[in-house]
Amino acid sequence: MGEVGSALTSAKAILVTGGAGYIGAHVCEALAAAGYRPVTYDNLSTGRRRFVRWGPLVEGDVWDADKVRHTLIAHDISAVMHFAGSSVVPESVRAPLDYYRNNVGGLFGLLGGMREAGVNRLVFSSTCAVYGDPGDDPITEATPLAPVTPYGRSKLGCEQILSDASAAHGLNVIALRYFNASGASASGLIGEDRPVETHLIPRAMMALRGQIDDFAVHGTDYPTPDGTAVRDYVHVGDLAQGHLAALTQLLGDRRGFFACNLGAGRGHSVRQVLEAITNHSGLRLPDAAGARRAGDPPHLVSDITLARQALGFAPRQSDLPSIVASAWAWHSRLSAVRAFGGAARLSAFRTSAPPTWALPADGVPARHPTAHGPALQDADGDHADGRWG
Ligand SMILES: NC(=O)c1ccc[n+]([C@@H]2O[C@H](COP(=O)([O-])OP(=O)(O)OC[C@H]3O[C@@H](n4cnc5c(N)ncnc54)[C@H](O)[C@@H]3O)[C@@H](O)[C@H]2O)c1
Ligand SMILES: O=c1ccn([C@@H]2O[C@H](COP(=O)(O)OP(=O)(O)O[C@H]3O[C@H](CO)[C@H](O)[C@H](O)[C@H]3O)[C@@H](O)[C@H]2O)c(=O)[nH]1
Repeated sequence: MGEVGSALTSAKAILVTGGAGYIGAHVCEALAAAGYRPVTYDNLSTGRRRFVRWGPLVEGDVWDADKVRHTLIAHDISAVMHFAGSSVVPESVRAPLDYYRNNVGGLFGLLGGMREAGVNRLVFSSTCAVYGDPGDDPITEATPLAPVTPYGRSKLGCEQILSDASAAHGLNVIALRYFNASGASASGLIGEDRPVETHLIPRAMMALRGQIDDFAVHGTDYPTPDGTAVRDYVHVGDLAQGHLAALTQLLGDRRGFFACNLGAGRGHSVRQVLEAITNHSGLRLPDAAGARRAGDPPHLVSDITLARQALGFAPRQSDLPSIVASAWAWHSRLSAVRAFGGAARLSAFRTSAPPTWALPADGVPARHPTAHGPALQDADGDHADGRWG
């Protein structure tokens, strides 16, 4: 972190929409470790201000094309990683228009700003939900795209828009279809901490700590070996490395639209996850069988052959014990911090230095060369050759 000040002027800047969220923040941490300068663009609807630690935060909506354009130019951005969006499957069933608006409408705003600013490289957060409920595992990229929820359909719509924009306008895109992101950073600084938590692992850990009292296993009558739904849990740190590999390709010679799975390549049932949590913590949840949740397929497990071949993707931390151990460590810190009287005290558990940069109100670093005027070209021609057709 001591290097951050000097890196401000030399490192390639990457716009991370949704960088205050769970996956986006982990990718920002990995970007900084790899020598990039992550610039978070986030409306903080589900993200956390304190998760933005490895570069500046610009508060804004991705629908706001003018603000996106201004941010891209002001920060001399080389590529965009687009995490911002709404991603809770059952919520999308209840409020589909909100999901189309934020995910598809948000993408239009982002693309409008990128086109105006001449930035043409994008890593897109897609999802295994684009495959719907295919029945057979493992899921390859040749599995038919047949989403069964508004969330999945909104993400597939985004992929199709990006593919068309790539063919017509020279936009270069890698869409990464994640399976179930899980676990937390070894730094102890970031992990799952949404205002309303719906995901299995954090909810089970919150229930064990007495922080929620409505935990249930959603469905025990699925056609799976133990009757509970099977998912492919992939460590968020492995996902972050997959994003770095995708970015490297886009900054190199990767052109056009490319989509691939990112998962662990193996599945675990809800009961197996709960058992792993018990093995790690020594604590067991009371049996709480509940009804199926709207929109949940019985089993989703990835084939990651294409990601291995195309991106060199190699999950290293995505075994269930490692995922559970890192998530448990994170929730232990979070609980202790809250017991001490406020999440702001998370810095007490910091394992590395706080951010060394400071920004004026508009989020533009004053000493940045492009801070006070448009810069559609730079020394290495990033924006010059980034112009859309
Ligand atoms: N968590 C998973 O298992 C998973 C799986 C597959 C795909 N994804 C996708 O990955 C991305 C990130 O997921 P996450 O789990 O980190 O979610 P998250 O809710 O933790 O993060 C999303 C971030 O985007 C921000 N945001 C939302 N709408 C915005 C808008 N209109 N403008 C600006 N910022 C906005 C939020 O404030 C938040 O910081 C999402 O696009 C999601 O669909 C997640
Ligand atoms: O309290 C809970 C929470 C979840 N579950 C079950 O645990 C499994 C995993 O659920 P999560 O909510 O953790 O994850 P999802 O599989 O629903 O969602 C993940 O995959 C989706 C695609 O299918 C989206 O991409 C989404 O963003 C991503 O988190 C599901 O069978 C769910 O019903 C429970 O039994 N109890």
